[in-house]
Amino acid sequence: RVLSSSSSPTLTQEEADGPVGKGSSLIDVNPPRGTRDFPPDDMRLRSWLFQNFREVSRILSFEEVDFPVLESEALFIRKAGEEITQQLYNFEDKGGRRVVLRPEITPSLARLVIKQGKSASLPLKWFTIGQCWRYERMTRGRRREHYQWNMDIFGVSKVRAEAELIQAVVLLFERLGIKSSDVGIRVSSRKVLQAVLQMYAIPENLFTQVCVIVDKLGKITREEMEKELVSLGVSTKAVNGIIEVLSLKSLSKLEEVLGSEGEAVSELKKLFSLAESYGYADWICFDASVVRGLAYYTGIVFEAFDRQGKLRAICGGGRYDRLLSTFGTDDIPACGFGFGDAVIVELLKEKALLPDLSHKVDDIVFPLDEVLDGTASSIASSLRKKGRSVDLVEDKRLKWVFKHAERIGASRLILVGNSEWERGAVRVKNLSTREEFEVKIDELD
Ligand SMILES: CC(=O)Nc1cnc2ccccc2c1
Repeated sequence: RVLSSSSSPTLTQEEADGPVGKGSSLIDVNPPRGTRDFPPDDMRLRSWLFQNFREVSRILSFEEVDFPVLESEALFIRKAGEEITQQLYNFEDKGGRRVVLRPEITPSLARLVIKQGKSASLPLKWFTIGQCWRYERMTRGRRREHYQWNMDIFGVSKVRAEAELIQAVVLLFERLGIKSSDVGIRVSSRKVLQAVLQMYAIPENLFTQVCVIVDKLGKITREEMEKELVSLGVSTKAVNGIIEVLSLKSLSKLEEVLGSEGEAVSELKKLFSLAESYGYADWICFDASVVRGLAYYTGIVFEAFDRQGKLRAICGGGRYDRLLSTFGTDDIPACGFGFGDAVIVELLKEKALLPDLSHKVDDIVFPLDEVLDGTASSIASSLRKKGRSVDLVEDKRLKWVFKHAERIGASRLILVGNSEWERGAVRVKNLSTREEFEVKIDELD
């Protein structure tokens, strides 16, 4: 509730200013536009989701890395017209440096790989979970931050790497109770588009910009797309050819158009055959319209989608073999994906798969008489030293303590009373079985 300091006709100035002494006007207690707080309930859900991200990363034998949320702006300056670079949360710091709140994680990963140079023995399999930012005019009221789980492999040029990443995504979905009937993973390759551009003799240097435009397929009209491509110098004939090939959803049809010799077809066929061996073939489908909107992808690209088509992409990724050379060093083959914390939660809600994550505590320790507050403290600390979570309560009526035990999901209530303590014991109430018994203090575990 934010008290307006502006005076209003019906209120006196004093009333309008609100209570004096309690802070004459309350600051805005909401977080900055487009950002979220995580109160306990929301934080428990986020921690549960992130714990699953971490478990899958461990199972795939990836190592955790981390980076500053603040990065040099130079890392994200790209000329391909991507939305992500048009919404940089950028500013000049007090040292006159151009910096950003990072909009994505991949460039930081590449920076660290370069920094580590020869000391990073390839292949590298790294993961991180981090907050990413965008500065969007709040016209659309969309969020300006989200958390992303990123998994990336450096130093593997064969599609084995993409197959590993897709298994990670599938394992995550399965852990959350999502089935291949709920979610699919569209797979394609930018080499498909590259081959089509060659067929129409479109100069190589337009490739990245064409990809960024074509990624908008389904978000902008065909006329708008045609206009943007023609303004790049792509002929109408070529535009039609591009759209025709990108609407293919069968790998054999693609093979009819492109032939079997090119890398586009051979890599995709290899990936689909590996998918059978991994046992996740029913999760993936070829869909030539998948190009993803990031400029640096060069090969296989993929994105997970809800088969009901209600939500935006759940996660996405692909191969980016030429990113390091844009930072001025030798290329290292790489591929990875980003998995945001927002759409997946919407999907879990849709599928009624959100877990019950209430606060849980092992014991409440409560002295029935304030002279026992020291005793209660020593009982609480010996239980805590054994690793039990203990809520030490005092100055409350017993009635309140029982309600509180309910609220925080305590398993046991340990009442420290004078008569029991004289016998070196306490009263223990098991809050799930309602049983109550007296326990010698040195037998309390
Ligand atoms: C659904 C959602 O929160 N999307 C989102 C929110 N914040 C971002 C911030 C940076 C880049 C992408 C972002 C994407």
